Amino acid sequence: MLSIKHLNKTYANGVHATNDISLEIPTGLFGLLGPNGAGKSSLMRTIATLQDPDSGSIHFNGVDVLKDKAGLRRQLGYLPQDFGIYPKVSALELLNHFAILKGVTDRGERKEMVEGLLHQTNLWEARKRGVGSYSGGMRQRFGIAQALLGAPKLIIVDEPTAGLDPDERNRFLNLLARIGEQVVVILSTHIVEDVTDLCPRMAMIGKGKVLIEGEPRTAIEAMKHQVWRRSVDDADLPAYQRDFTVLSTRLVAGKPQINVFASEQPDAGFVMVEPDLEDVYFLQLRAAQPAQPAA
Ligand SMILES: Nc1ncnc2c1ncn2[C@@H]1O[C@H](COP(=O)(O)OP(=O)(O)OP(=O)(O)O)[C@@H](O)[C@H]1O
Repeated sequence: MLSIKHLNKTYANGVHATNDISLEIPTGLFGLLGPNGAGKSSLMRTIATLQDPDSGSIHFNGVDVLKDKAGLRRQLGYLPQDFGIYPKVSALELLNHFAILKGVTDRGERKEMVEGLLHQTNLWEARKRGVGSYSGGMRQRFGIAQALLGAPKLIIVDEPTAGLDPDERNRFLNLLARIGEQVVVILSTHIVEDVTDLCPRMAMIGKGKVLIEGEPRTAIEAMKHQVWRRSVDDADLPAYQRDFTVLSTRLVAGKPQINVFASEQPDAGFVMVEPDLEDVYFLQLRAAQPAQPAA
């Protein structure tokens, strides 16, 4: 269990990147969802002991993370947002090298570990190719392989699916879900489906604050019977946006289709729809916005 309490960090430019964040994160895949700039990377870097908070505490499996950074690092696997090492060296050699850096000195143990990870991440066939020649998805899988060296108990992956095609994204997420059966995996993402499809628990963050935490299912359930949908004319869209809580607008066959949050049918043109996690996400983000001044 990872326990984060009242974490605060204000950068020198005045941005309050983590604003009293408290989270309890159990074993399994935990989705940390938020838009760009919400503070996800700041939080990930703080948990990974790469930057200090101004205040607050983090405990993992009995380790006081901010006091005993080495104690956490021994149990940590981290895939940062920009994992910028793509040399000509083969995946096999590079992984072997990282394993030595992680302190796996026994040759036989290292061989078994490296080969096992190459199989697990489906890179065995490509193990002798330079990592620089890999596709985006293969690079991310390599990134996970290096994060898994030394059998970490806490794995942090920061926006790993951005830029992957649907096939690679699925493959990557399935890999994470399997890993998450035994250890704590924190998946930071701005892609709602990443969380919907796989994470038993999640938190949404916006402007450095936790907006909601828990099971995606429960959050979706709480919006039941309150999400309404209709097509509108372009010209009428501003009025709907003014008069209703419009969660999202998408073009369907060239015409805007809106999802509105309301306890009763807003007008006769609306039909009730089953809410999904995207509706939860947009409602939370809206609630986090400062009130718009009346026009
Ligand atoms: N080292 C820094 N110095 C000053 N401001 C920073 C620093 N790092 C991040 N910020 C600011 O803190 C806020 C949170 O950034 P952070 O990178 O943690 O968000 P994020 O949710 O990970 O977004 P992204 O996906 O865009 O990285 C942003 O306003 C960002 O500009």
